[in-house]
This record gives sequence, C-alpha cells and structure tokens, in this order.
Amino acid sequence: MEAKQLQSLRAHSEQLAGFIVRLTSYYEGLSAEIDKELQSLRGHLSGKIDFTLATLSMNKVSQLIMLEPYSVKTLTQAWIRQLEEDIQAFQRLVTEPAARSQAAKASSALKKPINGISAVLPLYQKVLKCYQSGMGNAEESAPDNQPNNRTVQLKQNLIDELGQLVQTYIRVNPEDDYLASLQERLGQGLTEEELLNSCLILIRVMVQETLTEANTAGKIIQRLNNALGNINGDVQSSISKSAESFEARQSRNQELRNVLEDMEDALEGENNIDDLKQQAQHYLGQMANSLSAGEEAERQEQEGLMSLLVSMQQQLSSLQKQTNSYRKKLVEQRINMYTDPLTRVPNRMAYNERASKEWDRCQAQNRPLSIAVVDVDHFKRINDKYGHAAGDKTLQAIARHLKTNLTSSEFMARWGGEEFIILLPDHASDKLLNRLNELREGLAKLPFKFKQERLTVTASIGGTQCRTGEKLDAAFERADKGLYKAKSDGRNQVVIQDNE
Ligand SMILES: Nc1nc2c(ncn2[C@@H]2O[C@H](COP(=O)(O)OP(=O)(O)OP(=O)(O)O)[C@@H](O)[C@H]2O)c(=O)[nH]1
Repeated sequence: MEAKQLQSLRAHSEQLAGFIVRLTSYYEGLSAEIDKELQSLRGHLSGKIDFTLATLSMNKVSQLIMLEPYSVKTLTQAWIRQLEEDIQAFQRLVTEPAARSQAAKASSALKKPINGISAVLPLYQKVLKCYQSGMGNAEESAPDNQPNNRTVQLKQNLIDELGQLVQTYIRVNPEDDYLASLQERLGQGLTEEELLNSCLILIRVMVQETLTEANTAGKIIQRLNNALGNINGDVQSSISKSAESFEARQSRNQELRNVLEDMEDALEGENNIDDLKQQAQHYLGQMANSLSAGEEAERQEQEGLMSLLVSMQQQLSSLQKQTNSYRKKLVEQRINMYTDPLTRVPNRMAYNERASKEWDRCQAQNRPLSIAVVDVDHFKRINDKYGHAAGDKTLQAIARHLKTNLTSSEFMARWGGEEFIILLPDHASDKLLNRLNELREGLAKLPFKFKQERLTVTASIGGTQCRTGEKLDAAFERADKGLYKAKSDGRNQVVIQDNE
C-alpha cells in the first residue's frame, strides 16, 4: 500500500473512531452494563486506537443492546403516554378555562408524531408551565406580589362555593344572624384571611347542624320507642285483665250451676207447695244476685277496656303524627340534598345518581345516551357589570328555561358555577346536534334587562354520545372538550365531540 493511501486510511479510521466515541456518549444511560462496555469501547478507540479490542467490545455492546427491552423510541412513547395521562388528570382537576385550554393544547401536541427524543423536552416544559399556571404557582413570579388572574379566579370560585353553602344553611336557619352577615360580606368580597375564617366557621356550623340533626333523630326515635313501650304495656295489661275476667266469669257460672244443683236437690224431696215456692224464691234470689254481680263485673270490664282502647288510640295517633312529621323532614332533607339552592334544579350529586342509573338502563336496553355540558358565555362580564345578584338571577332564569324546555326523558342539573349538564337518552349524534341547538337558540332569546339595559345571554354547548362499555366520566370529558372547542371557535354554538 502506498504511503498516501495508508495516510488516508488512517485518517478515515480516526474519523470513524471519533464518530463511534461521540455516538456512544449519546446512548449512555440505557443500562449500567451497556454503559460499562461503552466506556471500554471508548477507551479502545481513543488515544492509541486498538481495533482488535474495539471489535470485541463492539460485539459485546451489540449483544447487550439486542437484549435490552427499551429503545429510545419505546422510552419516548412511554413518556408521552405518561404525559398524556398527567395532562388528562390535570384537566379534570382544574376548572379554569385558560389553564384547561393550555392543557388541551399540550394534549393535542402530544397527538402529533414525535420525531425524536429532544422533541419531548419542550413538551415537558409546556406541561410544567401549564401545571404552574393551573395550580397558581405562577403567583410567586407575579410582580410586586400582586395576585395573578389564576389566584383571583380560585378565590372567586371559593367565594361562589361558599355562597352556595351559606344559602343552603340560611334556608335551614333563617334566624341565624351570622350566616346572614356572612352572605352579605361574601357579596362584597373578602380578604384571604376572612375567606379562610369564613370557611372554618361554616364547617363548624355544618358539624353542629349534623350533630343537632343526629340528636333530633335520636330523640324522635326515643319518643317512638317510649310510645311503643306504653302501647305494649297497655296491650299486656288488657290481656291479663281479660284472663282475670274470664276466670271471674267462669267462677260466676260455676256459682250459678251450684245454685241450680242445690235448687234441684231441695225441690226434689219437697211436696208442700208453699215450701216449694219459698225454696224456689230463695234460690232464684241467689241466682239474680249472682247474675247482677256478673253484669256489674262485665260493665266494669267493658269500661276498663274502652278507656284502654281510647288511650291506645291516642298514643297511636300521636305516634303517627310524629312519624309523619319526621318522614316529611326526611323527604325535605333528601330534596335539599339533591337540589341546587340558587337555581332549585338538581345538583351535581343528583346528576351523578341519575346518570349512573340512566347509563345502566341504556346499556341493558342497548339504547343511546348522550351528555351535554352547557356553559354561559362571558358570564363574568354580567357579574362585573351588573353585580353578583344580577348574575344569580341570570343563572336562575337559564336553569328555569332549560328545565321547562326539556322532555320528560331528559334530565338537567347545575354542574357548578355557570355550567349545567344535560342527559339526553335516545338521541343519535345528528339528532343530538339539532336538539342542543334548539336549547341554545331558546336560551339566546331569553329577555334579560339589567339597569334598564336589554341583554342577550348566550351559551356554548359541548355534547357527545356515550359509547358501549366506556365509563361515564370518559363521555363527560369528551363533552367537555366539545364545550371548549365551542368556546374557542367563538361561543354561542354547539360542538358534538364524537371522533376521539
Ligand atoms: N353571580 C354568580 N356568579 C357565579 C356563580 N358561580 C360562579 N360565578 C361566576 O361565574 C364566572 C365565570 O367566569 P369564567 O369562568 O371566567 O367564564 P365566563 O366569564 O363565562 O367566560 P367563558 O366561559 O369563557 O365564556 C366567575 O366570575 C364566577 O365568579 C354564582 O353562583 N353566582
């Protein structure tokens, strides 16, 4: 080989060795065994290159790589799967639209093909940012310690939730001054400390209420028990009295029988008519006495029995009154438990119960079931411009409108805030779109007037049909995605989300 050729071969070998060395450091970290072998491979290829040892080392590395279950591709896929799960969990946790739409964007970015390991890192950064804005960590970086939008939003949500709770308790305790003043202060806004204190006080009220309720229930049961015990005592005494009077009647009958026998014996040997008459009168007198004593005993017995019956009847009717009022109270409590205090439509708990029943029924009968999430557009502006009370009235009118315009098989509930949820059995996707548009258009026609200003209130709706075998939560999330699409596409529209 010529010197020139030899020189070029050496230069190529060195280039190749350098490349392999760089490549090995890139793949470092797959497993400890591979790392060790890569290190010795790098040793053979750096400095004075030893291709014989390097070839042995390369064979070893390649065997180890073949045994390794993880490739960069599978690792990347696993990370993306994990990321996707995290984002979905995050979306479920956070209700704030900005954070949710950020999460939705990150989630859809994951759906696009990922071209390399480095492409995952910016996604992680996006998701982290999303978490920070969602969980309010961004607050720390807010200038001059000013609360950021997210914090303000969280606080407002808390005030709204608290407002709803207070409203529930005011209905139960209309005389409670503290609750009334708390409701007033909630309307005016609270500092963080006041808010925290109010939450604590309300928790105390709830605990107290529960204890009182348990106490009342205990007292009522005790009273019922006492009344039943009295009735049982009366019944027992009436049974023993009956037994006593049965014995007394038997002994009176025996007495009569004895008198008759005596009379028979006395009359048998008697021939004188006057004596006979006298004897008969004597015995008849005895019998008459015995009979009137019996009558008197029976009269007393009847009287005793009657007063016993009257007292039992009184006790039974008071018992009935107590159970009726208790039953009414229980029914009222049950209704309150399932009713949203502001709008008087079913609440989230009622929805959960109804939804799972509807879902079981529809699956058993192989019939479709759809879910729709309705969210009032720019509702915050109504609160900000016309006040919280106007916002409340708007929600009440919207709830009333939805409720009265549903068919008997459809069901609606207030999900929370300015969001409502509707269950619609028997609607295929195309019909669902028409049906929801009907409701949306009806809402937009509601005549609102605040501060002499006529106002049109619209809502965005996301809907979907539940799929056989899926969990209702999954269908809800799909409908929710439809809602966010409807919002981001311009609001006042319905989006049926069936293609995921
Ligand atoms: N008056 C009143 N306001 C409520 C109630 N519950 C929630 N809110 C308010 O509803 C507002 C919801 O605002 P956002 O979530 O920003 O939504 P939005 O203004 O409707 O905007 P988009 O949904 O994006 O169209 C917040 O200001 C809450 O304070 C309530 O029971 N009564």
